[in-house]
Amino acid sequence: MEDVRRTIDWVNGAIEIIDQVALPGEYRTLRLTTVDELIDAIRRLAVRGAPALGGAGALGTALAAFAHDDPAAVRADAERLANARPTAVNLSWGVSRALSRLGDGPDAVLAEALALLDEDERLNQEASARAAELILERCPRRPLRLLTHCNAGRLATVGWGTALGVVWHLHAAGHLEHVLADETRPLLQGARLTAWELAEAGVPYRVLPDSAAAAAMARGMVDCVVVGADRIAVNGDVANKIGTYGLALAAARHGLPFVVVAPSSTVDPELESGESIVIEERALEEITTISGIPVAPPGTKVFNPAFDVTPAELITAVVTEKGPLVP
Ligand SMILES: CSC[C@@H](O)[C@@H](O)C(=O)COP(=O)(O)O
Repeated sequence: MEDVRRTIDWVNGAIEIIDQVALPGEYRTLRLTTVDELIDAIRRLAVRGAPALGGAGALGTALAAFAHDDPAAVRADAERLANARPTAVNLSWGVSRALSRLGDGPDAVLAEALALLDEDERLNQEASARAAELILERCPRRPLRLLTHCNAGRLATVGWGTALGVVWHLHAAGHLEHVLADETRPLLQGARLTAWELAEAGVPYRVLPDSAAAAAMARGMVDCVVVGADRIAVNGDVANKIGTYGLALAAARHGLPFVVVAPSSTVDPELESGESIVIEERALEEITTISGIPVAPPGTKVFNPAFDVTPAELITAVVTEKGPLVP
């Protein structure tokens, strides 16, 4: 790897992130010194992925705690931060966890945020090791061919990754043939970020258009689908990047295991089913233009949800650091 630093961290009194908008063209970090800068970075997806957003929520709350003497002002900043994007539960979870130490002063808020960052890496390693074990049990073929969607790698977490964490474990054990990475329209987290991570790690991969995933399964090119999650309901329904539901339908049609890997902070204990998950809708320009060039007539209306919900019945297992929940 070119650099083993965390996706998001606290460096000399400010937040540093790997700028995910610049990848794969340029590897650079951004230094964020205010909650407004952090909210902007979250909305532009310069920092993204549910577990990384948990880190952002916690560190952003620490920034607010150092910026204001008045606890009400810290809480107001924390609320704006928690609402910067609606779907990944980790963001508001990270904010609440750091805010729970506000009474003990800004240093305590920061200490809680830093503990959350350490835990994130460790729990992702554990969850993905458990998922790798389950996949080895369920899939007889060796070496394995995995298909993944969006980016659930180290860039989507503080460190290590969830679905790509499984890839790191299987690759290290010599059980992996290659990864098929959906490009993940419209913002190409698969082509830009997953492919970049796989290339850095020396894992063989191919990128395919999302629309080719079902055809790859039909041709016998896939042993298992493995993805991350943005919010998991108590009944096992999973919100993840748009296109995940279609992949699960195709996997079911072809009798392939469909495995979701996430730290338990992605489970929303207050959510009985996926029906009430708020799905972020994003700007129409993400669909009507490519790199600023129009690809649809002026005035075109769009449907651009960033996530969908996969019902539990289509999921083989949701695996957290605590083990698989088989719905
Ligand atoms: C380990 S990350 C899992 C999910 O957060 C990931 O698959 C995803 O959907 C991210 O969406 P994004 O819009 O890029 O933040």
